[in-house]
Amino acid sequence: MYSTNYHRASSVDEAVALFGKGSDPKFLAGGHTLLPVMKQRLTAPSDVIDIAKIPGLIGIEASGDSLTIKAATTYYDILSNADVKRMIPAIAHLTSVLGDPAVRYRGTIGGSVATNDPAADYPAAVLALNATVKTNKREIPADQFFKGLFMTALEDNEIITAISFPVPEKAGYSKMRNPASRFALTGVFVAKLKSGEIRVAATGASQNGVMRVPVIEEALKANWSASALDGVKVSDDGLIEDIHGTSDYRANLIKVMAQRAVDSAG
Ligand SMILES: Cc1cc2nc3c(=O)[nH]c(=O)nc-3n(C[C@H](O)[C@H](O)[C@H](O)COP(=O)(O)OP(=O)(O)OC[C@H]3O[C@@H](n4cnc5c(N)ncnc54)[C@H](O)[C@@H]3O)c2cc1C
Repeated sequence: MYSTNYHRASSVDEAVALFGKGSDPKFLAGGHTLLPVMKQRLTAPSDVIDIAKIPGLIGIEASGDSLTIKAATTYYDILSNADVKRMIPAIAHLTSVLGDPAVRYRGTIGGSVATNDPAADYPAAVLALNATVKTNKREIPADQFFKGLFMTALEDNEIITAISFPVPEKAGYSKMRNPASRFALTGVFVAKLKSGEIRVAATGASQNGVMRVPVIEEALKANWSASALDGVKVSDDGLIEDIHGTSDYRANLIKVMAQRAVDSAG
């Protein structure tokens, strides 16, 4: 039997101070990963510090060529935001196919990115769009943030405060979802940045979590079209093999999802 102390923080500074006092503390946002994990007794924090209502962590700011989504903004609020739909419609679409209504009402972008579940949707958008993860300590480029299964560059007592996305020239997302959990069996986010760089990220496919797909990037660089990927073969090396699908199946899904994502991006 164990007990956990609950604290609600009203600012990032207060959250950091409360975290510093706990023996094995955890931040709590939407609770859609942390609470199931606690219920399964896979973690038993001494303290949970609720950051979901901190005003400075909620909201979406559009400025020039970037869209900044604060960390405790829920999926529902992202999905309902006119700037998101106008500036990066692929993020609105990604959010619309994430989980179910209960997950979308409570889950937050910061919680998703901090968790870095290997089948989560947002890490693919963050990596493909070359977004910047902002924390109470620093700014971390996407390429340096995701470190492997459920692993990120976040340090102890470091809170994601916002994710800043550059507005791309084109972007699209397509996923084959697990019909029970809605997590990605494989999801692919394709982006053509305003610099001309093509970046493609796949989730749900690799044993190491979200990954770039250079063979698809190269083909799209030569010709941004779904048909340019017809003859492309994605290697199944390092891809997940489980009861839901073989690694070979996932390699094919990466190509097919990338083709659908390019079609949706226009
Ligand atoms: C039934 C179900 C279906 C789901 N389907 C999908 C799906 O299709 N696609 C998908 O991507 N996800 C899916 N999820 C996961 C969901 O997106 C979670 O909401 C998300 O993984 C965690 O976000 P949260 O706000 O709930 O975080 P919490 O559960 O509150 O926290 C998760 C972890 O992140 C840490 N954390 C939270 N916020 C921050 C922050 N700002 N800074 C630093 N650390 C932080 C916490 O300390 C904790 O360790 C599903 C979940 C459920 C229960």
